Amino acid sequence: MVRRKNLIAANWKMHKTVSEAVGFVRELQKSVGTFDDREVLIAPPFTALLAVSKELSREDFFLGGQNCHWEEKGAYTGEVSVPMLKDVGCRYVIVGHSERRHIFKEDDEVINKKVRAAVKWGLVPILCVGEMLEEREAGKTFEIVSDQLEKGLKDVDLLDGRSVVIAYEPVWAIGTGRTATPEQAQEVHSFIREKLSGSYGKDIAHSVRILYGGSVKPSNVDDLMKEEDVDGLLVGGASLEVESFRRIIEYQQKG
Ligand SMILES: O=C(CO)COP(=O)(O)O
Repeated sequence: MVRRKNLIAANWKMHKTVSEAVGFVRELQKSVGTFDDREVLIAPPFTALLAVSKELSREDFFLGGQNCHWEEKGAYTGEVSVPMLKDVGCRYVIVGHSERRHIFKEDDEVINKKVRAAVKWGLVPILCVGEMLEEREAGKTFEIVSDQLEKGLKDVDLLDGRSVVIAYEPVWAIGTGRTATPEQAQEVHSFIREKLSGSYGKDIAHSVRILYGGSVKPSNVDDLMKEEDVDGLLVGGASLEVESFRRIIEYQQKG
């Protein structure tokens, strides 16, 4: 069984120029303490990937793409492939973010192709799942999450549990300031782990990291990270300022 290392990820979405991104990473690497139980991921826009990659000097800091195409290359105007992301130094790629699902109409089939492409060419996909507010209110959270998980991971080899990361991002908590309570996050995270356990066995399920995303801030990070099955965070807005992201990375340890 592989011991899980927590992952604190910055999803910058469509923010930061190259110089802003480089300046941020330079300052962050200097100001954040080193912890042997956690890793940091920066997912800048494509335009800043190479520059950020060159700036990253710490062994506990990693680079990720925010999206990818499922083919290796070809006539796909505007798209970027997994091998291209690897080429600039990425280790991770975010797949199936709710903004991709809703604004860009990505369905589970496309998301699954991206997850499989990432694993095939050696990136770790961060598969995002999560229910909308109406679905939560209708008592359908588990059903939705279960369905997205099953379809997103179809025919994916989880190896020892380190080849994928799952991010639970309730849509109603993204960019709204309304965070899931630690109990709500834990309830869904443990459901996800149970489900993985049923499909892949206990050891693998125990090794998969399950991140929480949705209005994570310095003020709620410690309580979220105390939960048993919360193995890290996917942070949007609060990852755009060095000081708030530093505080989030330096969350208080469990126990
Ligand atoms: O979508 C998110 C991370 O992927 C969450 O965004 P916010 O942290 O801005 O709510």
